[in-house]
Amino acid sequence: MNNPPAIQLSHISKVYKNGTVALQDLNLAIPESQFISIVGPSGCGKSTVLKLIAGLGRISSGTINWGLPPQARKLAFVFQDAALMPWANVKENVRLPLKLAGVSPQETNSLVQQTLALVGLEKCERSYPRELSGGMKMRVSIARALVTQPNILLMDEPFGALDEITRSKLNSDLLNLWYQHHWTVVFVTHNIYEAVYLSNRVVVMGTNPGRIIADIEIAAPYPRSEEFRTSSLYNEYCRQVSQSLEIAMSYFPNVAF
Ligand SMILES: Nc1ncnc2c1ncn2[C@@H]1O[C@H](COP(=O)(O)OP(=O)(O)OP(=O)(O)O)[C@@H](O)[C@H]1O
Repeated sequence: MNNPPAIQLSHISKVYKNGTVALQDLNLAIPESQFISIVGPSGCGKSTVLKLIAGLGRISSGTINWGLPPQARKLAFVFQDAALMPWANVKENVRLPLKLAGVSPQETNSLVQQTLALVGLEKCERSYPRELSGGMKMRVSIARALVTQPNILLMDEPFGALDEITRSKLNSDLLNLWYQHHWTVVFVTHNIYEAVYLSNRVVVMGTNPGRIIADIEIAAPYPRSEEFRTSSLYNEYCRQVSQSLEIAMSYFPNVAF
């Protein structure tokens, strides 16, 4: 994909106040409309990368350059924990970012309806979080991010707590949505199979300090069908990512993945 960079991280280092060097001299160019996944052992700095892109925390050194000017840049963040307001129904949960941004009630209503339909929750708008399955809660969380009409979506292990069947369904649905909207997506996961299925590129990070060990292009066409998941090409990419992860882990054999 030859799109211009949406996000360009150059020589990024991050040292936390307690002296932990989370990232060292990290360089990563993320083209517009690309779906990139970051995998790596626990503690290698994956979330730190996302947070720095989101502007949550100071960069110790290096720069982030953007393809779009600040007024055109719309970022949304999805976390592993759906973090819904338990006292509010689905519609109210999804509406929250628009309410906070002062969007008019009329515009809010139509955006919320459209977004709920996008994630397949139009029939659940009056349900409360306690009445929803884990997968449905995550759909609400994704809807709450999408309702702001972002062009950059940052996702930190969004499906990590879900069972395999739900995860696989959400993977397919997310991919279909991305294929229609072409957001730039930066997706953190521990799951190699998920990363290969979804991504244009899988970036493998190593730890102590966090840095990029491999950057693997997944040169398989979209839309990606279920058949792709059982193809030899898919298996070959999973093998490549797994091998790079083994290299990342071999530096520190006691680090968990
Ligand atoms: N606020 C903080 N203060 C100090 N150290 C931190 C802070 N946040 C993260 N770290 C440290 O920075 C390093 C990178 O953390 P980060 O959460 O980015 O890793 P990760 O790859 O996302 O981990 P995991 O896969 O377990 O979620 C770790 O050593 C972590 O302990």
